[in-house]
Amino acid sequence: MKLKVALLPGDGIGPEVIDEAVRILKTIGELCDHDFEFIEKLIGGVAIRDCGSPLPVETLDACFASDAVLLGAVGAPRYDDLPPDKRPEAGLLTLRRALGGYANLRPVVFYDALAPSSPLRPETARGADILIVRELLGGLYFSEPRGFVVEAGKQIAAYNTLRYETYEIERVAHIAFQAARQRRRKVTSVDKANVLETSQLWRETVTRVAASYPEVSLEHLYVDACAMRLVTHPQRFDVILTENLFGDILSDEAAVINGSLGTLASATIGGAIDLYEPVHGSAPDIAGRGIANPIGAIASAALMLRYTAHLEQEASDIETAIRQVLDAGYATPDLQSEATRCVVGTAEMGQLITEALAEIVDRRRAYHAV
Ligand SMILES: NC(=O)C1=CN([C@@H]2O[C@H](COP(=O)(O)OP(=O)(O)OC[C@H]3O[C@@H](n4cnc5c(N)ncnc54)[C@H](O)[C@@H]3O)[C@@H](O)[C@H]2O)C=CC1
Ligand SMILES: CC(C)CC(=O)C(=O)O
Ligand SMILES: [Mg+2]
Repeated sequence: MKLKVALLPGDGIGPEVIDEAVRILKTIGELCDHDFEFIEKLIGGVAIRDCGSPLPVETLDACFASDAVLLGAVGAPRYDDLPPDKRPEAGLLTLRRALGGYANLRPVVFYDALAPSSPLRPETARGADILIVRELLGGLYFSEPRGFVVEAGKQIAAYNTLRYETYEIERVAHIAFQAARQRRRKVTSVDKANVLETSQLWRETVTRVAASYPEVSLEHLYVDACAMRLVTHPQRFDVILTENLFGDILSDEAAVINGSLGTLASATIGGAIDLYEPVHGSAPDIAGRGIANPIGAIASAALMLRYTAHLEQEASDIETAIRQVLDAGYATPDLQSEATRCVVGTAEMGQLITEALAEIVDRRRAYHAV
């Protein structure tokens, strides 16, 4: 299999975790005879610094010339005072819109080895296996008009628009129901239909789409109640379908099931080019120290093999390797608990997962050879 990947490491811990994802991809490429080609480009704060734009044209061109994009994170405190459309985050939002992927899949799977790292009781967290399907191109992050109201040179107000077109809800709902069909056949659609017109449209539209999937059960939940149940009863969820802002917030909250945002991966599908990125941001508080957890980025690379390259065996081998390394008691500092046998840094964690992966692949080869 030949796969051309545009790498956009970005800011803060982005480059640190992407290095480890690339290490895994190169290893699986060599082990399984796949031809993975990488082209690295700038995005975010580093792109503002070097090119004056958070998303240079050259970066976008490289993405469109690739089969998939693997992104680290964007954002840095020195750019926090820039207007929203000039910030590093604007580069990511523009990229998402340009690539066209509207369904952001964020799997949240509990790792048994992380029970002591989770603030949740083990009996609450154990067995949690959720797929958050977040609408990624609409809602508050993209709707117009937006802006500041300035009077006499002074900002006196600011506004954003929350708008959803029916087709935007329909297409992401289909992705959620199709995913649920392959899982435990339950969709929880999350909205705020007791207050917002957009949520009323969301609810009506999702209910209509659900009629095409009679084998999947549908429930509706208000976002505030969902936020609470996500940490009191995470096992009750299968697929959570929700709009852009709610999905952004709920997925960070779901990270506490495993104890760290560093473990969560994402895949954005439905557009011209698929985009893969860990759920976390650039984590300026730990950047440059070699301690960031690379599991979210490595698991994002696994999702890329699953969804874009259709290499299911390779994707699940990477996921098994992650689980084995955690089971063996290794943890980056964010996951450290009394059960940790050895605290490791970013590169060491990447190396351990790579070694576990090589063993898994070798073992299967030996099994099939006899
Ligand atoms: N997709 C993206 O590029 C995103 C970018 N951001 C940007 O990142 C910057 C920092 O935002 P924050 O709110 O601090 O969110 P963040 O996700 O960067 O960090 C939140 C907390 O989680 C920890 N954390 C995150 N990833 C980790 C990892 N891999 N290993 C260990 N610990 C990890 C951080 O140290 C921090 O304490 C901002 O500029 C923000 O706009 C935030 C979220 C997503
Ligand atoms: C533009 C990003 C900073 C939004 C975000 O937090 C995310 O997509 O998870
Ligand atoms: Mg977020």
